[in-house]
Order: sequence, then C-alpha cells, then structure tokens
Amino acid sequence: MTTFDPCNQPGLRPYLDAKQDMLNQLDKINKSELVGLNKLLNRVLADDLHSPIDVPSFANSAMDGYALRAADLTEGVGLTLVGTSLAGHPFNGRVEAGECARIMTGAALPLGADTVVMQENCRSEHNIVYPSGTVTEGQNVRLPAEDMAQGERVFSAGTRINARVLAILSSLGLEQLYVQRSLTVAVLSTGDELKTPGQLLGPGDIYDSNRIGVSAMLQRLGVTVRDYGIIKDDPDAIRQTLTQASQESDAIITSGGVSVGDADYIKQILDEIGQIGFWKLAIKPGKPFAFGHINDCPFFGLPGNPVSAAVTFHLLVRPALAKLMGEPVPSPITLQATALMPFKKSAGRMDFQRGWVSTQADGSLGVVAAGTQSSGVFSAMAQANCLLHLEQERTNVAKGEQVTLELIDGLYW
Ligand SMILES: Nc1nc2c(c(=O)[nH]1)N[C@H]1C(S)=C(S)[C@@H](COP(=O)(O)OP(=O)(O)OC[C@H]3O[C@@H](n4cnc5c(N)ncnc54)[C@H](O)[C@@H]3O)O[C@H]1N2
Ligand code: MOO
Repeated sequence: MTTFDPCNQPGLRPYLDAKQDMLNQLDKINKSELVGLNKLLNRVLADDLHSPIDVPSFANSAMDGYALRAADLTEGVGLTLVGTSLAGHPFNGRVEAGECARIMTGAALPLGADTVVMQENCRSEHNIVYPSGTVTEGQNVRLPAEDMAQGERVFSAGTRINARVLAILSSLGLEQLYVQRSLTVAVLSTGDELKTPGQLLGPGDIYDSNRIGVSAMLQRLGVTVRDYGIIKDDPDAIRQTLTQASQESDAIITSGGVSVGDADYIKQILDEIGQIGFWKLAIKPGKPFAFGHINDCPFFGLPGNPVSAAVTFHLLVRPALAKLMGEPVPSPITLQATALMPFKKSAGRMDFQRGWVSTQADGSLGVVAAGTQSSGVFSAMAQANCLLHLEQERTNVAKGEQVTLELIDGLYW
C-alpha cells in the first residue's frame, strides 16, 4: 500500500544523481606538506608510497627452536649445537653439515641453515639436538622481502593514514612524509533559537547541537575546523559571514535555514553571492540540502533538523571532502538483514532510517528501528548502529522482508 507523504514533491533530485553531479563540480586541492611520523595519523598520502627497504630485510625465524640444514636430517641422528642466534644478536658463525644453532623468533637465520624446527619437536642432550617429526626445507623461515620488497608500491596516493598504515610507515623506517595539506572547513549554525551550552535558554530556544556534532565529525576526519559560531537569522549577518568564510576556508558547512520558512535565508543568499549547484533532494531525512560555491569555495547547506544534518553530512559532505583531499570517494558497504518489525515508508524519497542490527540465534542478521524516525529525534540517531537504505520508490517494509543497511559504528561519527 502506498502511504501519502505531503513532504514528497515531484522533481526532487535523486540522491546518486545529485552526489555524482556534486563530485563532478569539485577538484582535489593539490597542496602537500612534509609531516613527521608522530603527526601523520589521519592525514592523506600525497604520493604513491614505494618501500625504501625489503621487509623483512634478512631471513629470520618464525619460531623458537633450532636452525639446521633440512638435507642433513636422518631419523634418530643428532646434530651438534654450535651457537645461538637471538633477535638483535645474530650468530656470526656458519651451520655446517651435521650442525645446528639455537634460534629465537625474529632472530637472523645463520649462514648455512635453511630450516627451523620448533623446540617442542626437538630433544637436546649434552649439546646434541635430535629433531623429530616431518621436516620440510624452509619451514619456519621468514624470507627477505616476503612482506614488502624494496621499490614495491605499498600504498597509493590518497590513502588515509590510519593506525595500521601508520604502523607500516614506521616499519619502513620513514620518519617524515608528504601528505595532503589538511583542509580548513568553516562551520556555522544559523537560527535565532540557538544557544550555546552554558547559556540560559529563553522561551522557544534550544541548544545548538549541529555545529558541535559536525565539528566532531570533521575533527575525526583530520580536518581543521574554523568555527564561526551561531549566526542570527539576519540576511546581512549571514551574507557577511559566508563571504568572509569563503575567503578563509577550503569549504563551508552551515546548518539550518535551507528550507522554505520565512526566516530560511541560506538558499537565497547562496544564489545572491555564489552559485547554487543543487537544492532539494529525494532523500529522507535531508530533503532541503543545498550545494554550491561561494567565490569558488564549496558550500554545503545542511538542514537544521539534527538527524537530517548528520545524515546529509554522511551522504554528501563526507564524499565531497574525500574528493577535495584526493582520497578515493567511499562507497558504503551494505549488508542485507531481515526486518524484525515493520518500517513505514512512502514512495518518492530514498529513506535512511536509523536501525539497530544484530546477529540472530540462527546466525542471520535482523534489524529493528533504533527509535522514532522523526528527523528531529537525534537520540535514535545516537543509539543506532546502522542506517537502512530504503530505495526511493519502495513503500512500507513488512516484518520479515529483506532490507539493505550500512553499518555506522566505528566510522567517524
Ligand atoms: N513548508 C515546508 N516546511 C518544511 C519543509 C518543506 O519542504 N516545506 N521541509 C522540512 C524539512 S524536510 C526539513 S529537514 C526542515 C529543514 O529546515 P531548515 O534547514 O530550514 O532548518 P530550520 O528551519 O532552521 O530548523 C529545523 C529544525 O532544526 C532545529 N535546528 C536548527 N539548527 C539547529 C542546530 N544547530 N542544532 C540543533 N537543532 C537545530 C530547529 O530549531 C528546527 O526545529 O524543514 C522542514 N520544513
Ligand atoms: O528531509 Mo527533513 O530532513 O526529513 O526533516
């Protein structure tokens, strides 16, 4: 059954079409800087990274045991122990026929040896070692360059340096690297009703949460936030602030005032002092999202409803920032789950409902609503671990139907 929704209007721009159009209008900011290892977390590689060394750079043991020559082994015949190789303290001699050396995990394989037998499979008596069991040549030996070879491309330009990438950079001995200059993004909230936490609320006032949430997401993405605070619903103040922000920032993010109310000035001012790329999308939440440029500075107008602001940041601003930083534009990894309850949906807008997905007793995934699906109810957003992706023309989801969803825990929000 199709549910009538007065907020669905014909002619709204489909999400994927608008997103592609926006990405086509954005260019990578081609500026890099040299940054030390301890400041590289969350930055984006400016160039392809080629390994300066072999890793490992020498053959070494994967086990604590004995290094020997596999061809020497005869069941019941012992090998003479001639030395010890510890990690950081290689054995400087050679293992000759009929000999072995004590060796520890990570220690260099002595010259002459080609195999390591773990100590649990050896018996040692008076400096004679008796290996047992099946031994294959090369076992328990980590070969030079088997992880990364000198000159090999390890990461592409645009790779975001997370903890794992950082560990690799360190294992390659790199103490500094060229990364993309970090973006400076202007953030501001508009609305006469908004107060900063700590201030007293007057009649009709609410606390500004979008600016704080958006700034936190930007910080998680390694972006430098330029905070312009709360701007009143005053066209002159908005015009002046946006003009200044466009001169001081790589992008501008506003929240509120993009709809059609009497005090919603953002779209009109964008049109006046810049260019509108698009306004109004076939998505829920987030319909009045506005994209454009002011003095060549990309502009993102998030709707004021807190859920709409957070969801449009994820759907549109995050991909846009990736394009500006030269990162691959992220595609959501989606899963299928069974709706464990009905979800209301009317045709006309792609709907990103807030859900809680979990593994059921039979191992399958099941999803319930994380709370009320109003775009003003942010508690459901904060409690959700996934966003449902309900296609534009889909209608009500019945209990037991399959739905597509995207996990949101562990991302930047
Ligand atoms: N006649 C129509 N009215 C509305 C439409 C429409 O198509 N026709 N669209 C609705 C939709 S959808 C959305 S989303 C909102 C978005 O409106 P605005 O972007 O103009 O946002 P505001 O009106 O300024 O505020 C909406 C709501 O959010 C609260 N808000 C605003 N800023 C913040 C902030 N920084 N932190 C927390 N909360 C904030 C504000 O007080 C309002 O309650 O428009 C619908 N209306
Ligand atoms: O599209 Mo609005 O963002 O639902 O509330």
